[in-house]
Amino acid sequence: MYCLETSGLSHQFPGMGYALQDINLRVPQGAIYGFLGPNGAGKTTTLRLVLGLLRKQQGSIRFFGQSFQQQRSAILQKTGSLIESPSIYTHLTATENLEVWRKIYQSPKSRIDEVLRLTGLAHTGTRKAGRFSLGMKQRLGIAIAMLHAPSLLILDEPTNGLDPNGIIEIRELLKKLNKEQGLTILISSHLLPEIEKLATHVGIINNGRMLFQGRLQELNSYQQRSAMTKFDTGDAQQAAALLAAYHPVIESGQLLLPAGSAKHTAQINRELVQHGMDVYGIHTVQNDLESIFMQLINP
Ligand SMILES: Nc1ncnc2c1ncn2[C@@H]1O[C@H](COP(=O)(O)OP(=O)(O)OP(=O)(O)O)[C@@H](O)[C@H]1O
Repeated sequence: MYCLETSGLSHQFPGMGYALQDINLRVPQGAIYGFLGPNGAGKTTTLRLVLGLLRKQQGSIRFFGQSFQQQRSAILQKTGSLIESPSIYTHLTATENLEVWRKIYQSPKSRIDEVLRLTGLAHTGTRKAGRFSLGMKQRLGIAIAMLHAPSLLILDEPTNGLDPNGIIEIRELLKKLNKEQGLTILISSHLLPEIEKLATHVGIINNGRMLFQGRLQELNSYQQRSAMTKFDTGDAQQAAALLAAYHPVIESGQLLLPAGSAKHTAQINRELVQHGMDVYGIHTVQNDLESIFMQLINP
């Protein structure tokens, strides 16, 4: 079962084209789902729609197998979210902030210490939230989102503006919540390296359309499939003509062929040498995930 599933979700803001078109989000239970896309791709709009913060126009939204439209309040009781900046009272401590929200959520008092511990804020004592670092404020936002013990957490770019240390802290926190608390996490980001280090599943969105969705390994195997072998020869044009059957490409004067087995590479090398060509080097050029991401969003 999917924790969150949308079908044909589309959205249009007044006076502009579709901000989202046919988004079929599938967030499996227990996953850390990285929702990845450049600025303006439609991540926040999608997350606001699924949480009912924007009025849905087209498509359907289901959480835990239930229709959001019909079971909204039961679903929101099981879902925590942090969209854009956390709502924090800067003149209150972490505990006092949590107390405000605890009353709204009607969570047990003991939950405050639990979420403070989980988010690494137990030591903040009488310090006012206004004096917290940005990373601590984000963690307090996550603590608030966790107060009612949700089973799904939806976070919109929680590491935006954080320094590398703050990014690592949030990443480690989310991994811990996923592993130890069994929390399913949907996190949006425009930074692939961040998602790569954290997510089990990835959805890539650009210009309001989903370009890829699947396990992180599938994206990795896509990466392996697109690997090339580069042959350094004296004459790339001549080598390309000779190896036409292998679908060569010439890039910046270099001969590239789709990567194959070691035997396959040896065979190509032999053919070049047998035809009197000098081979100075053979290298595998693996597209990193960054370039795959760029290829997907700029085909
Ligand atoms: N309230 C609004 N009114 C009109 N257009 C909007 C509104 N909110 C978002 N948009 C437009 O919808 C598109 C998607 O924006 P959205 O904020 O969802 O993208 P995003 O992927 O979250 O990007 P970012 O990381 O910059 O927030 C953009 O073209 C944006 O300008």
